[in-house]
Amino acid sequence: MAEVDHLAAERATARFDVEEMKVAWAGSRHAVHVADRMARLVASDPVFRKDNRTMLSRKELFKDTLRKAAHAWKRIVELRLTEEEADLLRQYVDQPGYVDLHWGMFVPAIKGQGTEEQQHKWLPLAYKFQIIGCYAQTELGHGSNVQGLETTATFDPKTDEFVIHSPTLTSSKWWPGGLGKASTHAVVYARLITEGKDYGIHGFIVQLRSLEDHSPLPGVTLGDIGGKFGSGAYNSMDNGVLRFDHVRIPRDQMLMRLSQVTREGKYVHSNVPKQLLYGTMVYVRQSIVADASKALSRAVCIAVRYSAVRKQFGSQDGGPETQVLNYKTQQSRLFPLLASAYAFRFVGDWLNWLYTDVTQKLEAKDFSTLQEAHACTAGLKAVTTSVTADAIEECRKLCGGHGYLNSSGLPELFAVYVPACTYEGDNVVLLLQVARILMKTVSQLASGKQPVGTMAYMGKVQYLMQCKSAVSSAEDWLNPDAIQEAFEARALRMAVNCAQNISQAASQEEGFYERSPDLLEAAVAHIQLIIVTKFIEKVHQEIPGHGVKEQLQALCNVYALYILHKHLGDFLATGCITPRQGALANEQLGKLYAQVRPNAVALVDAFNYTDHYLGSVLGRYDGDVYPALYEEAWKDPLNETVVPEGYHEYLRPLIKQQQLKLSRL
Ligand SMILES: CCCCCCCCCCCCCCCCCCCCCCC/C=C/C(=O)SCCNC(=O)CCNC(=O)[C@H](O)C(C)(C)COP(=O)(O)OP(=O)(O)OC[C@H]1O[C@@H](n2cnc3c(N)ncnc32)[C@H](O)[C@@H]1OP(=O)(O)O
Ligand SMILES: Cc1cc2nc3c(=O)[nH]c(=O)nc-3n(C[C@H](O)[C@H](O)[C@H](O)COP(=O)(O)OP(=O)(O)OC[C@H]3O[C@@H](n4cnc5c(N)ncnc54)[C@H](O)[C@@H]3O)c2cc1C
Repeated sequence: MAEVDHLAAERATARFDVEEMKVAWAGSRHAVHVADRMARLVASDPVFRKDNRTMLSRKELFKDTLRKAAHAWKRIVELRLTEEEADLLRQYVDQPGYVDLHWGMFVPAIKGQGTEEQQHKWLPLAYKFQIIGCYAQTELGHGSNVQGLETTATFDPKTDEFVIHSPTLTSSKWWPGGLGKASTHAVVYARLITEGKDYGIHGFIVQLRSLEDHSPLPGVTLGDIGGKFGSGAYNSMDNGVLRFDHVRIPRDQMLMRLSQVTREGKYVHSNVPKQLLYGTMVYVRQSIVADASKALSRAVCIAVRYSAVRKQFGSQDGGPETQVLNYKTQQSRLFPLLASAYAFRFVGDWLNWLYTDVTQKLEAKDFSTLQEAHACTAGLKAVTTSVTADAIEECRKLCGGHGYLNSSGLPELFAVYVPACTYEGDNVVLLLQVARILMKTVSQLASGKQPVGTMAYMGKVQYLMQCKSAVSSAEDWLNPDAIQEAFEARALRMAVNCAQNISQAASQEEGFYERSPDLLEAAVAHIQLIIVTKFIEKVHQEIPGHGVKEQLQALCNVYALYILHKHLGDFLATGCITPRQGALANEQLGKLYAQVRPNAVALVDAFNYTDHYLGSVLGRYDGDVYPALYEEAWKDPLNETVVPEGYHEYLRPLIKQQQLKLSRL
């Protein structure tokens, strides 16, 4: 803990119990305790140091990642950590690497798509790191369009093997994390061909490298795809390229839970939806929503603390200047992001519950909630990652010039985070999936089919298409029912408008194509409704701790009214509210910001992040920013010598030449 707390005065103004807010944020007292222990374990271990990361070369950074992963594994085994503890430790190490894909995609793919026999064979090897796996789906030519992948897996009945082959340049696997240098195995997605027929995309376990000396196996060409955006950041990951030249694998390395190929080469599809092949992506998408709240809360924590420390203008009679956090503009940019961090946290918890529920139903062969799981994971992944990426950049700007320094932590956080808008499904492609499901639901309304789950509100179509908001004062916007109704009416009317426009096109497909920009907006409106609804539901629960519920209530209102203000055009165009009601929402928003202001620093303290995890001189817990900034600058390799390298070659001759010219004048 800090010796001098420069933020003590801020902490003293909080009107709630921060320790209890930590519990609300983490989900339980147990979760706070475990996260705290793991964060401190990582922060106190010199191997996990990361303050020099942006100064390492790519090779050094990659080796550092291997070192950290090996050390983390050693500690996990020594301390006999549980899976929950091990995963938290992985998160606090905070360096993307092959282990993320090994645990996050390779293992889940085998669990979800492998038979019991296959799981028995492969999972123990993976659990003990006797093999390292990655998820090789995307190719040079196709990522979003999974059905367009070109790699082939042709069954050879003579030898009872599949022949894995990359027939074209564009069929080269391209992007899989951990593939470039670390993995020994991959789940490879390829077109299954047997008896001369193409049965589409299936998963296969393929060994890539020798378990003795790590050299590529015969017929396998592979490497890293090269440096990526930003310094440090995602460059710790070995995203790879992979080509197969008629590589043979035994038939039983096809993942056969969903469909099988018999010894004779007959293709048999189990009686399950073929979309279960996409199950690993659905799993990761829900975990990405939880990650969004983590990344966003980190950026917001840095920006709030620094804004409380930073002072500019406003000095009267030689007194102190104004903390930039007191500027209304700073508040109106920052507090919605603070509220969004909490909103994403709670919707992430709910999504995790939904995912678990759907998984249990699938085990019991109940596929009725598959579409709901797909729509919610795809849509929430898209909205939360897009908002978070933009928000991290906004937090950088909120920190002024110092936000641009690597030591602020924000440039690397942005660079490491921004690909989340693309990986695990490009956000636009995912939102169009949501839109497709919305259109299907609207078209079924006429037949009287009652929508369920997060679409249930559409069942109130008669009412929501004509209702008028009853809000007549700014305070009326504090009523959750008023907010809920406005968001439901906006989402439904946007979806119905799209459906009506599409129905006028020559075909459904053409209409969908022509109207896709509007459909994106309708999908976003639907997802924002889900986030608002889940926040309101959270606040309705019993929440212990002095003032905690009140703060969450205020943040919930900030989130909802900020979205309403930002998307006012939607609410007005669909006639859900009047311009006057829109102005009242904005008025209420200003009042809410004033309510949040004295609690702001304590609200980010509740995230319970160590200085190590934050990795920012601006976001330090003690607020002692300036000495830290000053000290950090001297650590730059450029400051290792007073006179820079290159002086004698380039600077001195230049200066001397000019001096000579001058002396001749
Ligand atoms: C430090 C060391 C410590 C050691 C630590 C030890 C830890 C121990 C424990 C740890 C445990 C946990 C660890 C977790 C870690 C997690 C970390 C993860 C890190 C993630 C990094 C990210 C890396 C990135 C990976 C990738 O990007 S993988 C590739 C992703 N690719 C995509 O997402 C492609 C996107 N495209 C698609 O999904 C599809 O092609 C499409 C959906 C766009 C279209 O598909 P298709 O053409 O087939 O379908 P249609 O549009 O025609 O639709 C047909 C119908 O199918 C429905 N549908 C579509 N998709 C789905 C679905 N997924 N589910 C259900 N239904 C689906 C449509 O709705 C259509 O339905 P209809 O016919 O009724 O209309
Ligand atoms: C850091 C990183 C890590 C990754 N890790 C892995 C991994 O481990 N394993 C793996 O298999 N893959 C991985 N990927 C690949 C990733 O999943 C794909 O890049 C992603 O799914 C997007 O596909 P794409 O690259 O084909 O984009 P494209 O689909 O080519 O997108 C290009 C543009 O076209 C637009 N577009 C595409 N289709 C449509 C449409 N139907 N309608 C409207 N617009 C459209 C998109 O919105 C986008 O603007 C990773 C990618 C990155 C960046």
